[in-house]
Amino acid sequence: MTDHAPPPLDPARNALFLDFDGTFVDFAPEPDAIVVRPGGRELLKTVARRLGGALALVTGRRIENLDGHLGAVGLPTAGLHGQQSRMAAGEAIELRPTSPQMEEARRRIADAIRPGDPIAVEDKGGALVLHYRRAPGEAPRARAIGARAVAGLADLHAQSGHDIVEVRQRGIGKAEAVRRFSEQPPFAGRIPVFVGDDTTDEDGFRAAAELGGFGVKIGPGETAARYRLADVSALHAWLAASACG
Ligand SMILES: O=P(O)(O)OC[C@H]1O[C@H](O[C@H]2O[C@H](CO)[C@@H](O)[C@H](O)[C@H]2O)[C@H](O)[C@@H](O)[C@@H]1O
Repeated sequence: MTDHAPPPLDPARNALFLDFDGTFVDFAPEPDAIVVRPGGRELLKTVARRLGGALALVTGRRIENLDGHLGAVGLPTAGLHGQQSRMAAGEAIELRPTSPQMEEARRRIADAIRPGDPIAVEDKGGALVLHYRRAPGEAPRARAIGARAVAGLADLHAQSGHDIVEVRQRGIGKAEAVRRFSEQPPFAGRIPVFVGDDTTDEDGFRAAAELGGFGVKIGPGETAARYRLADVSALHAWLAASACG
């Protein structure tokens, strides 16, 4: 891994896998308070066209939630870190089944976090997120609650991210999402580039490298990505350069 900026995308050869929060949009105090930058939706559509359609969003959000923020962009998307997927706007969303153990984790979290708690709970159905962006001092408690929520539940694990602890299902991740898309047109035969900022994106970086491509990490921190961009603004500038080149 270096701190070098990535080369511009090669429209004839690359496929792009793009994370959302902290990568394409800046963080906000709450999940639905994020703002898509002016021109952001058009930029996505332009880059997707340049790549012959080989641009997928790979996010921890539900696809329905992402659609609410991106409107009619309608790109191929993996949601819930790969538990959901869809190739194009309007197509049915495929959902891999959620372990029944998620219900027990939900009960444990509800026992630990009561209304008014500084830690907020985001229930995404297939995953549960403990948010402490508004109360950074609660990070250790959020990690402890996450660990207790999955204790003894073999199908689940708790993973820390940017001001969150997420209770997720094992065997589902961004690497699988990259591999699945890469088997199908228009992604098949293209060199994958995965761009992301958080712990769950590390799987995506590794999968892209295994398939002959590379990762681009947004922001600081140890990473398996080969390249780095400083922040969301730098990502938008790189996408714009790739779209025009
Ligand atoms: O895979 P991503 O698209 O990066 O999604 C990861 C998580 O993103 C969201 O949380 C993050 O963004 C919030 C809004 O800016 C912020 O408040 C939070 O601190 C961040 O961690 C989303 O709410 C989660 O469900 C996603 O898993």
